[in-house]
Amino acid sequence: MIEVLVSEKLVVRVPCAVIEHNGKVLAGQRSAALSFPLQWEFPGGKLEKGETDEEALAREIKEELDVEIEILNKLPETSKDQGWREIILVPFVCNLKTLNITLSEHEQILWLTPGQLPTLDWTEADLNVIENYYEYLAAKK
Ligand SMILES: Nc1nc2c([nH]c(=O)n2[C@@H]2O[C@H](COP(=O)(O)OP(=O)(O)OP(=O)(O)O)[C@@H](O)[C@H]2O)c(=O)[nH]1
Repeated sequence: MIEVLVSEKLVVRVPCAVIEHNGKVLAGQRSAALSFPLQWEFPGGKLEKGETDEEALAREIKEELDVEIEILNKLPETSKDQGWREIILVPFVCNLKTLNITLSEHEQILWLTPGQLPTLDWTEADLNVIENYYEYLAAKK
């Protein structure tokens, strides 16, 4: 019998924010210097030790955009196999509590209507997030 050793894969939990403001949604372009350069994402990032999803998201958004958010709803988690690790994206629909955005990591941000979102080059896992966001919007009507 051949035994196959299946090594455990690193699983990385990444809360991210679908930030709504005046009928538009914020998309962030990843820095040219990071992994997945210049692709678009919902801002957020990896959990630090002991943090809840919500705490990590608030911290990341403050670090990346220098604003405070109000979390409104959670969207379904979606996972992406990146080969050596699995990313679990945990998206939250959010509002802005403060309005003056200052970028510290992203190349640029865009405010798009929900219908415009698919025109950008998103990281792969985000395509599921956009689909789930559409379902969320449809259910709200
Ligand atoms: N914040 C965020 N990360 C995403 C999204 N989609 C997606 O695949 N990711 C992946 O989740 C990881 C989040 O890491 P991070 O934002 O904390 O930091 P990073 O890019 O420096 O991480 P890395 O260097 O480990 O890739 C990235 O590898 C990124 O590729 C998304 O919509 N938002």
